[in-house]
Parts: sequence; structure tokens; C-alpha cells
Amino acid sequence: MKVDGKHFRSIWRERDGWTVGAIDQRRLPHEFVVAKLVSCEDAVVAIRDMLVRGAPLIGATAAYGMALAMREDPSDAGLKRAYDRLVVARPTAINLKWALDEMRAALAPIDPVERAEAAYARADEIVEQDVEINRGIAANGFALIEAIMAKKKPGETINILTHCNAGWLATVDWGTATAPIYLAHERGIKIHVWVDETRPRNQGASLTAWELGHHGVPHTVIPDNTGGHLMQHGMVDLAIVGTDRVAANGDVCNKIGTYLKALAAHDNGVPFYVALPSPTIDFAVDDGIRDIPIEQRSGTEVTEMTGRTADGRLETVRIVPEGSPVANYAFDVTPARLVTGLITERGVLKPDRAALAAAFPERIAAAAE
Ligand SMILES: CSC[C@H]1O[C@H](OP(=O)(O)O)[C@H](O)[C@@H]1O
Repeated sequence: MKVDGKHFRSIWRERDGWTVGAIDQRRLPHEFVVAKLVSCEDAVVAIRDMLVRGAPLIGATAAYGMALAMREDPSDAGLKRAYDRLVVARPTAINLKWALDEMRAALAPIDPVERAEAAYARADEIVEQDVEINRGIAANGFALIEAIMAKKKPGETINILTHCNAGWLATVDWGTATAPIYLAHERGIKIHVWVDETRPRNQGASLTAWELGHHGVPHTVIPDNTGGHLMQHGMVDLAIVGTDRVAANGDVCNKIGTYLKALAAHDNGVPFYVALPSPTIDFAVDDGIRDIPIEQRSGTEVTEMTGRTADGRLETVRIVPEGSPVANYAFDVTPARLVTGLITERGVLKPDRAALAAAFPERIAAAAE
């Protein structure tokens, strides 16, 4: 999307035809730094250390990681080594494995001498497919915003709450949860976004606020614990979040804290939608709460915070007493019963197996492989 009028994507193949540019999201919102990935290992580290993050962008990065790997070693052993290194970079977003399976399916059957070129071509397709899917999510989600607008007084603002960053920075472009928001903004709908800061990595405060602000979308950053109060007082018309994996039963895995927002929404009659591209559906998982692996990240993400000092320096400070143990679960799972609907590129679906299977039969086949 736009950064002060100039269009950007989160990741791209450079003009040299083989290196990969990506916005270093660890530096936002204070610095806009572009990283250059020149090896498969660069892609592994970029995913693991969250230089790039967000389920679809993790998949796109892994796809280019496989292409970089095929330049290094296109043999069958090289293909397996690259797959095995990339697939363990982070455990929760199913888009990582989806992208790697797509790349392996394209590369395994062909002559190793053709693999590097074929890998870049397939990775480019995955990138463009993500953008097209998100345009579809935008259109289908926009219809929900229009329906809410029809019930409000003319000129009233529609207030949408989102958690973490499921914006264009979490995908290649448009985002998932933010796609309908950007489309509504571009069509002149009066919207405002409540942006959960999303402790401990603050993807909302640092990334969602940054991208909405640079695209001109009205928003307010709020502490994570504020959303329930806003919902109780009629200040949230709609909640839209992203997801890292949707189980066959419609359970939704997303950034830690999503479940609590869904409970508050359910308690206050606020529609709670989850926006996702179909690669995020995992039919291999029957019960999300029981079976989706929840990443636990370093405790320093909880004990420390990094920010800009008054004189412009970036500093990291400790906010937890030395010696206090911490726990850092990066995701939680919202049961399908708390989800109003799943906004996909093929429509807004009920969060259940039948609806998911009817809309995306190919995802069942993929899970069976
Ligand atoms: C469109 S997927 C965005 C999804 O990914 C985020 O996790 P992370 O920043 O740790 O990669 C978060 O769960 C978002 O909802």
C-alpha cells in the first residue's frame, strides 16, 4: 500500500533478478529499512527473527528462500535441505508449509538445472496470488462494512477494532484484516480503526498504526485491555482480525489476545470476523485448540521494550524485575463458536468444516497429501 503517496509491497524480487528486497519490520515504526536477502539462510533468519512476519508474508519469504536455495544447490539434496531449514523457521503459521509444499511440487519433478529459474517463477506467482487473494478479501469484507453503514446515521463513522498486524505488512500487499478497511477508505467511507497495541511485540502499535497512518486511514492506538470497555460502550461496530491457521472445525489461531477480544465481542454482540487467504486453512487439523502448535518466543520480548528517546535515539530498556520468570506464548486459538464469519477470497463463510470444504475443496486434497 502507500507510504506517503508512494506504493510499496512488503517483499519483492530485485531488478538484478535474484536478490530479494524486504522491509525490515523490526525497525518500524521509527526507521524504514529495506533488507536484501541473498541466500536461503537469509530467508530462514528473516522469518525466525521476524524481519518479516505475518502468515502470508512468511510463506512468500519462504518461497523466495527456496529460489535462493536453488541458486546455491539445485540438487535433490539441496532441495530437501532448503525445505527442512525453512519449514522449521516458525511453527504456527501454516502458510509457511503451504508455500514450501507448493515450491517442492513445482521443483521436485524437474531437472535440477532448470530449478532456479522455475523457483523464482513459482515464487513470483505465489506473491502475485497473495495480492489477488487479498483484493478478493477486500471486496468481500467491504460488503460487511457497507451493511453496517446502512444501519448507521448518514455521516456517522464506522469503528473497526483490529488486533496485531494483519495489514499489508503481514502479506505482500493489501493485508487481510486491513484489506476491507483500505478499500472502504479508498471509496470514501468514514471509518476509524481501533488498533490494539498487541503486546509483547507491539505489532499493532508499531506496524498497523504505521501503515494506516502512512496510508491516511484514521485510527487510534489502544492498550490491549481497552477493547472490552469500548465494546461495552457501543464504540466498536465490527472487529476484524487476521489468522495464522484455521482448523477444519473453524477454530482460528491468531496473535495472543485474540481469544480475549472474541470473548468480549461475543459478550457485547459485536460482529467478530476473521480475514484469511485460503492457504491459511489447514484441514489436517481437526481441532484448533487441541492441535495447532503455539509458538513460544524468547522472554526478552516480554522483559524488554525498544523505543525512541526524546533526542531521537533508539534504546532498549528492561521493564520486568531481574529474576522474574516470564512466559511468551505468541498465539492463541479462538473457538469457532466465537467467530461470526471467515472473510475469504471466495466469500464470507461460516466457521465450520462444511463451509470451508465447499468453498475450498482443494485445501482438503492438500491436507491429504
Ligand atoms: C495476515 S497474518 C497476520 C498474523 O500474523 C501475526 O503474527 P506474527 O506477527 O507473529 O507473524 C498475527 O498473528 C497476525 O494476525
